[in-house]
Amino acid sequence: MTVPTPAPRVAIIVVAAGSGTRLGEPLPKAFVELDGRSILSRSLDPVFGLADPVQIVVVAPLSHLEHARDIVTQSAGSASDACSVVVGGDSRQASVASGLAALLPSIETVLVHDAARALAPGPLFERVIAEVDSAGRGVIPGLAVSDTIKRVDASSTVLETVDRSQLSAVQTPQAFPRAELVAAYEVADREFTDDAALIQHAGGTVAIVDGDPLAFKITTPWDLRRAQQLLAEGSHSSPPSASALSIRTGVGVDAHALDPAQPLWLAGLFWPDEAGLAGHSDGDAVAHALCDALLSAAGLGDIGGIFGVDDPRLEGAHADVFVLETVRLLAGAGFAPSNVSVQLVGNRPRFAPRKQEAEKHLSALVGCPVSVSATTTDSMGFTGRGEGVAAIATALIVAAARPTAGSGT
Ligand SMILES: Nc1ccn([C@@H]2O[C@H](COP(=O)(O)OP(=O)(O)OP(=O)(O)O)[C@@H](O)[C@H]2O)c(=O)n1
Ligand SMILES: C[C@](O)(CO)[C@H](O)COP(=O)(O)O
Repeated sequence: MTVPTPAPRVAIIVVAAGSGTRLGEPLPKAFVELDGRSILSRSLDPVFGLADPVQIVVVAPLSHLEHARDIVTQSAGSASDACSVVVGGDSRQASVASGLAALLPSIETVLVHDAARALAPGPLFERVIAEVDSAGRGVIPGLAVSDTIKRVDASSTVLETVDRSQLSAVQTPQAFPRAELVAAYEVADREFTDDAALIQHAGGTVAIVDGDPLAFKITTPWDLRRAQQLLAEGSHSSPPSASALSIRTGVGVDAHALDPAQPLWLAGLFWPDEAGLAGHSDGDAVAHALCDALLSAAGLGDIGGIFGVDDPRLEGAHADVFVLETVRLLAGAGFAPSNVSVQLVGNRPRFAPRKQEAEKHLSALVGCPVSVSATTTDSMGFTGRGEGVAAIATALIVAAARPTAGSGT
């Protein structure tokens, strides 16, 4: 039984087609080396590190299209995210438009990010994605302005001091509902320096969320030195969040009523001389809770939704079938189980004598340590009255490792 990986609903357009005139290097800015790797390669680290599947569109100069493809391939590693490289235009705006034309039909939210902001950290991407979803309008990261800002005329005469409490220095990634961004690009009749300005020009509104000092744009040689210094110090990465590390937890609960007419299968083991459990499959509450915990950790739903509750092919099916398919689905979604813990709640069977056997069996199936414990409810409730058993499971899963892009890209 196969369940397709869901199509991504978020796309990230990484614009890298600029020439980098202000940096003054002999090659386009995105391909300039930054501590052993290209600026483009570094800018893709947080993008490929996101927990949820995303479409990634890199916009590159025609002259460096193949080079950009090599970098993207190396950064993607075994990741299943949809990636493409398209040719940019003469302006940043034209390059973003080129990226927009490559979006998959499933995309609802679009992030536009400057490759030149090569040290922008993963949590910043997660923040704008979360905010655009809840706000239902564009969100852009911004930082308070710390300098005093003067308005000047053409002869450099100061006209006034601008109220800096009303100012924000904005960064990327900037995130927008797809339809709104596409519509804004369709009506844009002049060049703007960022995507939020196009939205406003089209009559939309945009909100600011907290930016990150690390998302500064490498524009001048001084910026490049600052980025190199931060990488050398190892201080460019903020403390990783659980999602940046791509660690997820899940919980699963299952219960089955006693059916003395059935054989008992529990924790993947056959229990002779014990009353069995009712259910469409073999009623193995321990294994079913385990599957639910793994599926919920990966955001893949639950055992009922995936396998159905009345599929004739699964009538009396052994728990191993569900466990193995669950692990396969997780792998397809880019996750590997790290550990699972299950607690059986019920009077019978006496679990302790076969605890190790059950743990060995389930650990081998899942491919990680699975611990199983058992408890009673002191005669209370349906489990206490011996009417059935329940099981509660928690699972920890991690995103499958992606190789780090090597040097020279
Ligand atoms: N025709 C362009 C111009 C810019 N960009 C991208 O837009 C981002 C922000 O632009 P900026 O830093 O100003 O880059 P450049 O235009 O390359 O720099 P400069 O103005 O110094 O030439 C960069 O990631 C750049 O690669 C782009 O994709 N296509
Ligand atoms: C989009 C942007 O990075 C937001 O700060 C910026 O406007 C683009 O860079 P440029 O130097 O203004 O072209």
